[in-house]
Amino acid sequence: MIKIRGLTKRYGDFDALKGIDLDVAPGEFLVVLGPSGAGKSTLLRCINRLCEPTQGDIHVDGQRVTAERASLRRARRQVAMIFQHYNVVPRLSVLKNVLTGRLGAMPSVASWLQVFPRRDIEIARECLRRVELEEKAELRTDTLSGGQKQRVGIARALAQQPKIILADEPVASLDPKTSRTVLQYLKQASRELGISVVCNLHQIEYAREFGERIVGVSGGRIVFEGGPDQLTDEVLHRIYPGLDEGTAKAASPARAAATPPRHDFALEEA
Ligand SMILES: Nc1ncnc2c1ncn2[C@@H]1O[C@H](COP(=O)(O)OP(=O)(O)OP(=O)(O)O)[C@@H](O)[C@H]1O
Repeated sequence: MIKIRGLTKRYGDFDALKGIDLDVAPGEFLVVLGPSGAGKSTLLRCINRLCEPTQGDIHVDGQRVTAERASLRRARRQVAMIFQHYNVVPRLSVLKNVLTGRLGAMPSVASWLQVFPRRDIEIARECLRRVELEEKAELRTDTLSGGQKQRVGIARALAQQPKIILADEPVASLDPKTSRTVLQYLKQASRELGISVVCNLHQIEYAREFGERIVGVSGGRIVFEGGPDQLTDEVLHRIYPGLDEGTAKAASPARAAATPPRHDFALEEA
C-alpha cells in the first residue's frame, strides 16, 4: 500500500531523514516508535507531501506521489491524517467536523457552499457510529472532552474513505485510559475497513499493545523493524540511545506490567 525508497529530508544542512526504505501492507497497523526529534513526523508528512522530500520515492497504492497537482490530489484523497491536537473546528458541530472529511470528494461548488449531499451526511453519521459518538452529532465540538475530540478526528479521517490513515501521536495529549480507548477505535476501524494505519507513538507500551509491526526510528534512520514481541531491551537501547537500564528493563515484556515508568516516552504513568 505504501512503498518508500531512499527517502531523505534535509533542512538546511541537517538530515532529518537519512535514506528510509519502508513498506506498509494493505490493512496493516504499523507503529513508528522513536525519541523526540527522531524524524517520525517528518516521515509521515513526506508520505502525503505536507513536507517535500529532498530525495527518494514514495508510492501510494502503486502510484508514485509527486509534487504535481493531479498526483497530490489523488494521494490526499487516499491518505487521511489524524493529529495530536485533533485539529477540529471548535465552533462547528461534531457532524460538520466529520463532514469536512468529505470535502475532497465533493464538487468544488458544493464544498464552497458547504452544502452536503444526503449521501455524504449518511457516510459521516456512519463514521460517528464507528467511534460511538452518533448521539453527539449536533453538539458544538468544543463541548467534547479531549478523547471525544480525537474520536471526531478519527471519524473525520474515516469519512474520507481513505486507504491509508497517518496518525501523528494521536494520543500524546490524552490520559492512559482515554489513550487506549482512542487507539482501540482506530485499530478496530483499520481492521474492519482494511485501512493501513501508520501511527507515530512515544509510548512503548501502546506500541506493543496495538502495533502489528513496529518500526523504530532514531536519528533519521530505521534502526528496528519487527513484531511487538521482538521489542527487547537491546532493541529499546537502539531506538532510544542513552536509555537507562532501569527504564529498558521496566519496558521489557516480562516486567512491563509490574514496573512503573521513569520516562514519559517509555511508559505511561499508571
Ligand atoms: N521545518 C523544519 N525546519 C528545520 N528543522 C526541522 C523542521 N521540521 C523538523 N525539523 C527537525 O527535524 C528533526 C525531526 O523532526 P520531527 O518533528 O520529524 O521529529 P519527531 O520524531 O516527530 O519528534 P517529536 O516526537 O518530538 O514530534 C528534528 O531535529 C527537528 O528539529
